[in-house]
Amino acid sequence: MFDNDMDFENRLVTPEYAPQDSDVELSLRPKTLDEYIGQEKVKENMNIFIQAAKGRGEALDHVLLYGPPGLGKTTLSNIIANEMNVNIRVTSGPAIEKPGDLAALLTNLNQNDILFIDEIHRLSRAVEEVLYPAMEDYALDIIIGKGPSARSIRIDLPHFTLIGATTRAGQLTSPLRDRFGMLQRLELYTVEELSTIVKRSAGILEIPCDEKGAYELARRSRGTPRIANRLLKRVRDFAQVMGDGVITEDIAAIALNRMEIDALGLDSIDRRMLTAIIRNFGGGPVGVDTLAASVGEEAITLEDVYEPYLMQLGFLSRTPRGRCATRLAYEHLGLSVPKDASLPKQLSLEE
Ligand SMILES: Nc1ncnc2c1ncn2[C@@H]1O[C@H](COP(=O)(O)OP(=O)(O)OP(=O)(O)O)[C@@H](O)[C@H]1O
Ligand SMILES: [Mg+2]
Repeated sequence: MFDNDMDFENRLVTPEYAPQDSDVELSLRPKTLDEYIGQEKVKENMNIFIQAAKGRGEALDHVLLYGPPGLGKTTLSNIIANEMNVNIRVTSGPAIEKPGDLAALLTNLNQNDILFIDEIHRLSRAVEEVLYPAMEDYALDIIIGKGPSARSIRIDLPHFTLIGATTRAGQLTSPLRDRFGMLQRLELYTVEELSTIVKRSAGILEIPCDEKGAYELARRSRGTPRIANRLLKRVRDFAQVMGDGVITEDIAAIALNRMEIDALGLDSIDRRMLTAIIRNFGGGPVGVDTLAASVGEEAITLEDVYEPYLMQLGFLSRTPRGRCATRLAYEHLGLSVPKDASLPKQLSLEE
């Protein structure tokens, strides 16, 4: 049922295993750095750190991986564990409710093991404080007793590696961020990289897919491998029913149009968002909360999920006064461009 013992362990320690992490999903996960496509800079750095730590027989320094959802943070963490030849325990910020939960996880690690905390920006303050000495000195400070007789004892921990993953590095407190030795930002993938990922996944799932079909899927996957894999599975159904089972450029285009995913991968929410900026707010600037209310999504979802890709396309700019639709967005939506529409430059505002 499980590929190997490690997957089995992951499941045991992860109460609500994310629905996308089905067995199929696990089979698509690359297991080594070589198989991990794209993210060349991150890969190069990680490779050096891994070789160095292994050479010294030490635990890898703590790593923070950040970037939009679905870019392979979980996958990369498993690869790091695999390349380091150590066990990985998987958990998430909201799952660690009390300091005691974290203490239990930490005391059960072996030397050089990895603790992976997804959504690490959602750790509670009390839990975070236990993490500081654990990361810095490999120690737990535990208070025993109450009132005047209370005393603190220190428990030594094995040297371990914390890998934190987050979509919002900006929301991490600085004491926590500063305790990571490496901060690695994952970027949206290029169409070429996604196309390679689609072909790799198609091979594993035994879905016939030609070169142009893979490219068409890649082009509409918003720079995100998780989306590419999901679209591949949906388009397979269309290829089976409407064609001879092979995913070609035509089949991919027809299927994705039916799913309301346009030629650049924008879906109905992206279009609603851009149209709202243009129609309701004169092209912007409009604050993200106002915009979120007008499209019926949460501001945090717009920021994490929708905006990175729209900004990469140059359709949206973030200015100190709010979001603006650029000239390219008007053109893509087939709307006439006002004379003062902002140019597609990214006045991105660091949050
Ligand atoms: N570099 C890559 N090469 C090949 N496939 C990849 C790569 N990165 C991710 N994938 C595929 O995309 C899927 C999603 O990746 P993963 O679950 O690691 O994303 P994530 O960044 O952890 O997302 P989230 O932030 O939402 O947890 C994986 O199942 C894997 O098949
Ligand atoms: Mg993940």
